Amino acid sequence: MKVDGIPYRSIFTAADGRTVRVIDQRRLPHDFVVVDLSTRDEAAVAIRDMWVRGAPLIGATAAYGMALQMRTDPSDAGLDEAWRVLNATRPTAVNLRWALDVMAAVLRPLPPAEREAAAYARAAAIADEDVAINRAIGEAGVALIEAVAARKGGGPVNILTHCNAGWLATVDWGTATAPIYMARERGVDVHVWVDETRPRNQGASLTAWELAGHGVPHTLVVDNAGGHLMQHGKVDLVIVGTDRTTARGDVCNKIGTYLKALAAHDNGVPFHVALPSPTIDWTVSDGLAEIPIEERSGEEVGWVWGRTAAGEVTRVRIAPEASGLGNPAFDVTPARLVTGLITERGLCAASPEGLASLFPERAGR
Ligand SMILES: CSC[C@H]1O[C@H](OP(=O)(O)O)[C@H](O)[C@@H]1O
Repeated sequence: MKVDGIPYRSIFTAADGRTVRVIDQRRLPHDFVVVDLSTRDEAAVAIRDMWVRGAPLIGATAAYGMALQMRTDPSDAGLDEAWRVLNATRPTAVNLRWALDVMAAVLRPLPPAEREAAAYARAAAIADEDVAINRAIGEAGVALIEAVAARKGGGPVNILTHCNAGWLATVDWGTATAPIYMARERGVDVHVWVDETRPRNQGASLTAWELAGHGVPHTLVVDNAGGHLMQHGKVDLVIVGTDRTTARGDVCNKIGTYLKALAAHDNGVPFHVALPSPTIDWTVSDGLAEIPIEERSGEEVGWVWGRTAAGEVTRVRIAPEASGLGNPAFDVTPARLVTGLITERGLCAASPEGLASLFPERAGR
């Protein structure tokens, strides 16, 4: 996407073709800062500490982290160590393991001397594939938005989204935002309700920033407003992303997504999940029982970051020192609450049959 008119991806290589460059998303929306990752461990820290975040971008960063490893130690031991270190950064987004497995499958059969070049080539391909997948998700999902616009016969299509499943969560386009960007580019009147998404406020600091930069009308709301908006007919569609979706269509996504799905179900609002196929975990079925939910530091709950009136970006404590702080980072929305999945191969039901209809080569393996 463009930032001040300049095209960007969220991750790319520098002119040397080896240094990896990422947008430090902790600094947004106040400062746009691109940082260099020069080692495997720097890539690992960037994922763990959420300089980069979002399932597809986590996968792409891990792939480049493996390539950075191959620069310094392309041995089998080095490959195994990189897989272990990078896979340990965050537990929930399945794209991380998927990308590392893709890289290992390419690299392991090669002699060490050939691994660096092959690693960068495959990491670049993962990034390019992500962009193509998300563009296709946009093309599949925009039809949903256009259908609502036609039915309404006027006024904006009001879409609620949670967290950031935008171009910053992927290499480009985003998943949940791809249909929105495409609708905007096709002249469809859209408006987005942006959940701030506590505790790290990916909605307030990332989605709102993205949409503003792309000229998409939007309104930032607190996480707890979504149900009220739906009760009053102010939401036509909910579109969210996912970090891991099971073979039967259970959707793991940022904490609070399940509550939006409940409100949508109660109010008859379609609840759609933008789902790139690398985010499908074909090895699990019961999301509640089988998906590991990341528990992040309570510091993220007890403190908030912002910019003071004097312009200083700092954090302030919002909870008593004596309070316990809990921070589960994701929840699981059962397939029964999901109206449909938007994939790069089209729309399908959140069911084994739905996924098998689009991905017959994967289902049931
Ligand atoms: C397109 S995946 C985006 C997904 O990732 C976010 O989690 P995090 O910011 O902690 O990496 C959130 O669940 C988004 O829906």
